[in-house]
Amino acid sequence: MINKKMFINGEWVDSLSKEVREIINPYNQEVIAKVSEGTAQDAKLAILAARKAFDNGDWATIPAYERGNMVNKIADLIERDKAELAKLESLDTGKTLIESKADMEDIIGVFRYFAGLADKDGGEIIESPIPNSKSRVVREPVGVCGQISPWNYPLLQASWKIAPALTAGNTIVIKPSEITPLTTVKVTELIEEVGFPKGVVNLVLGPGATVGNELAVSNDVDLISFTGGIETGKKIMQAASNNVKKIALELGGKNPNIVFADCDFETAVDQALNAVFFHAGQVCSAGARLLVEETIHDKFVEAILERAKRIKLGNGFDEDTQSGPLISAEHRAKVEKYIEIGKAEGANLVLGGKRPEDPELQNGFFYLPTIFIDCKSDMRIVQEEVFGPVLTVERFSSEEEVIQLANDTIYGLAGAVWTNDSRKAERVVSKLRIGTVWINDFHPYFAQAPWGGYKQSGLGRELGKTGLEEYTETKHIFENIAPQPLYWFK
Ligand SMILES: NC(=O)c1ccc[n+]([C@@H]2O[C@H](COP(=O)([O-])OP(=O)(O)OC[C@H]3O[C@@H](n4cnc5c(N)ncnc54)[C@H](O)[C@@H]3O)[C@@H](O)[C@H]2O)c1
Ligand SMILES: C[N+](C)(C)CC=O
Repeated sequence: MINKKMFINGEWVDSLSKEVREIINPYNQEVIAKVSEGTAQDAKLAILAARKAFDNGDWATIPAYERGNMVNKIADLIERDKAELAKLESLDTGKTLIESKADMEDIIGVFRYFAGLADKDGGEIIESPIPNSKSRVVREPVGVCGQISPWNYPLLQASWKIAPALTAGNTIVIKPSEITPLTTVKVTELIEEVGFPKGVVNLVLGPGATVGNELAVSNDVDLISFTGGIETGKKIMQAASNNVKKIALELGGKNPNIVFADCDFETAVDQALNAVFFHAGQVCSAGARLLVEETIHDKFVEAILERAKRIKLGNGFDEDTQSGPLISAEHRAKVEKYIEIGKAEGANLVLGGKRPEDPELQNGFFYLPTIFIDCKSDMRIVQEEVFGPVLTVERFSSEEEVIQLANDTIYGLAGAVWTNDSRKAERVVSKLRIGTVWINDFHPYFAQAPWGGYKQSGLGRELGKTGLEEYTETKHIFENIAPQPLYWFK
């Protein structure tokens, strides 16, 4: 049995309450670990440690090049232990081992990318309009950063926060999802092995409403970075207003996948399946909303159905498994509620809509790939994020119509356009109010390009140069090189 604690001020500690939480494998509900269940009081201690470590300047003021080297060493250790990390991630989330292995490669890339940026911004000289003056702009770390991550890509989403925050010279308190903490704990062990100064990196475990809320509300936290659901994001915004801390929010999506009749049919079908059913649809950028041009609609739906019904659910550690379970009983109940909503709204259920009957899957939180056709834009099943293996299909007849439909949700995270007409693609892409748009592809993301949402999908960006800038304050330094009295007040 794995037993893990929290990391506060350079020490591994139990929760002040001494409570522990059992971590469950969603494939079979077996207990895989016991971890400390933190409290708001534990979060306060972690914030205090991060505050002291920031204010004493040991980390923020070392040469940026050396900070980059330390962040790069985290990547080296993840590389060394990536097999163990991938296994932990699959045990914790139920995702296939091949997915977890790919996540680990992405995570290594994220640490290396930000490490490489550490010493690349030397500030900017401004051409001052005032005679006899010098003007320059420098970027400085924000301070203490609270970081809250979700359960669907536990370490990947944490790495998007930890790597830029440390590179920029901040101190951090990270809180993973209470149901999937294991890889974040393991990477904190690796960070300890690298040898960061005491208090620079702190890990707290436990529920969002107490531990997470403390990070959002605390006067000693300068920035809160959150990835998770929209309703939690709103609570965090409110809590953060307490001391007007900086906020970065990566929230949900209801992402349109737009298929024009002149697409490469076979590729578009194949990727439409991947867009929505990958990781059982538990992906913020899942292509859960398929918009197909009228003239190919029936043929396209038939091809999708034919393949979706053959998706092999199972243990993420089995090589022939294509999709694992949902994360929890609560989450499956939420997905099931949406199926009932869709049926009641008149969407036409043509696949799935129930749990699998396979006896081998009865201990896990499995749900069958599900497809609704004849959907209308104003249905809740089309508008709201289900976060499960559920596809809605709508028809369209013109560019104008599909642009209007695709923009017609509160979200704006990601989406795709499938066509062999590049001018058409550009016209449509330019009108989509979406943070990441793929042309003839679905899902790629990498450390070099910013990630984030328009509208209610979030605030700010992670990854790319912008993802580092989010963790900096901008300071303008003006120097008068020939100071004279003004005699304004004689
Ligand atoms: N935009 C992105 O890049 C991105 C990436 C991954 C997941 N997501 C979104 O995350 C959601 C799924 O994740 P989830 O179910 O873990 O989300 P969630 O909002 O329930 O929880 C996310 C984190 O917030 C914490 N939390 C909960 N209540 C809190 C509170 N009141 N104050 C502070 N922290 C609190 C949780 O403990 C967890 O660590 C989906 O909506 C998905 O789209 C977005
Ligand atoms: C951002 N991404 C796609 C890695 C995970 C979203 O849930």
